[in-house]
Amino acid sequence: MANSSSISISNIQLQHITHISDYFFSQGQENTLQKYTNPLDKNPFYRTVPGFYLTPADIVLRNNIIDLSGTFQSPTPSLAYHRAGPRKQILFNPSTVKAAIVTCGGLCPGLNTVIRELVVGLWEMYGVREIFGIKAGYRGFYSYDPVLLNRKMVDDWHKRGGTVLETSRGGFDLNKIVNAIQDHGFNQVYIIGGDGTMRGAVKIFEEVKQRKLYISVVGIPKTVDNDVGIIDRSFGFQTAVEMAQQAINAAHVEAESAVNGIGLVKLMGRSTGHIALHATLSNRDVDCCLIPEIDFYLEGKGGLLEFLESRLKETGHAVLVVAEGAGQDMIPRTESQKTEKDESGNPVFLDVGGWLKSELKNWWNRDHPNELFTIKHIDPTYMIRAVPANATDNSYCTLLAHSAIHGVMAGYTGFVCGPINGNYAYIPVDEIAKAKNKVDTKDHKWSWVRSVSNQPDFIRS
Ligand SMILES: Nc1ncnc2c1ncn2[C@@H]1O[C@H](COP(=O)(O)OP(=O)(O)O)[C@@H](O)[C@H]1O
Ligand SMILES: O=P(O)(O)OC[C@H]1O[C@](O)(COP(=O)(O)O)[C@@H](O)[C@@H]1O
Ligand SMILES: [Mg+2]
Repeated sequence: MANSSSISISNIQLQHITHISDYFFSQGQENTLQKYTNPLDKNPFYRTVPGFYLTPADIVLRNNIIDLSGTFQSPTPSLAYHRAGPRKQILFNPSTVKAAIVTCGGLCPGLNTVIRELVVGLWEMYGVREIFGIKAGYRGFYSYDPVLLNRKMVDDWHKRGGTVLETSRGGFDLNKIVNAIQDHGFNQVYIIGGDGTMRGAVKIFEEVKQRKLYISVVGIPKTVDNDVGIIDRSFGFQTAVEMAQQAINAAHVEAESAVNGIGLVKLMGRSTGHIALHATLSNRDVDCCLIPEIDFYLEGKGGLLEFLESRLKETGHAVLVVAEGAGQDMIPRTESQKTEKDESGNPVFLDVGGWLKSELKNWWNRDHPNELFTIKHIDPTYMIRAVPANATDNSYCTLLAHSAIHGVMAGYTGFVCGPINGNYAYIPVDEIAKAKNKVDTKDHKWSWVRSVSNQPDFIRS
């Protein structure tokens, strides 16, 4: 066993986040940027006791699971990130801040809460008064007039689903966007979106740096699919999992109430099965959960049909949950369907629920032509994401928004904020844009699913 009586911090790799002063001056030029005392010092609601303000020495470790035996080394044992939170000295004079907030990509519960808390946080913590909403995603920078927001206007936005600012896919034109940011005089840009949006945010940040602009660009990771890596989870995900319960419960009732009844629920999850997996784990009535990370097959030993046959024989009914991205390779498609993309370049999927329903019907008619059989396909699609955030997600959105504001006011840029092992941190945006969060089918959670459902592992023997 390794000698572990004390912990060495010498091998910690701290992930650098850019400060505007890092690129604003040419080499050799003196840093003349003025700093201001954080107005929270004079805010009656805050007690700026020692330790209230964070410094660059406050860090969050990515990996908090350590194998002292040295047998199983984690791939990233020593990565660390700056902790999110208020800084004593800030770079932006609140009276000269002109902030822009934009939401991009698909909907997700909590978008309006993040917008609300960005406005309220900037307004109340820092006294900022020029806060603008950009309509309809990235294209809105150059296609629509920004909308002036204020504290009163956003008061009940956290109770509404969707995004009051509106969103869209596609429309990313780097030059037009950065030109518009400059023309409007925005010096803080808050970008709320998923993996695609973050790839765009990297480009905006790089262009702003290239042009040496006094502008901070921050990303707030959003995705109902929970497919953004590094952070613990994305906001709205828990709400979506909760909403999915209604569909699974209905499928169970329908299946139970029929002779040889199957309830089939298709849930969102473009290339990851997190929603399906968590909805399955929390429900317990699911007999089989199909996700994009596991290839499944229908016929033969260990296949889905054999499994369903035995479930129907044993209990008379079965509940199937399928993530929309599962089984895509098995669904017959035309040449044009093979390459179809949405406006953002995401692959367009065929309906795995409809396909599975018809495959299961054909199988039953073929193998049990004289026996009753019912299959009910429930596809709640947008119902799980077009709702307001639940209480946990609402609090999470608030912390995210406030974390973003503190980092931006301090002059950091090109970062996103998010919880890592429960602690809020600043993560370089290019790192987030590259990090995918897939379901790890080798970890305990997937074994748990299989032990709850008894489903096959779909490994052909
Ligand atoms: N590689 C990329 N470079 C620049 N912009 C991108 C890139 N990928 C996606 N975008 C833009 O980001 C926005 C949202 O992307 P999308 O994939 O639809 O949603 P999400 O951000 O939720 O994943 C769209 O306006 C899209 O054009
Ligand atoms: O809103 P659209 O364009 O119909 O797309 C639906 C897709 O959006 C999602 O809800 C979320 O995707 P994003 O995180 O990329 O926005 C996926 O689960 C789903 O495949
Ligand atoms: Mg996406």
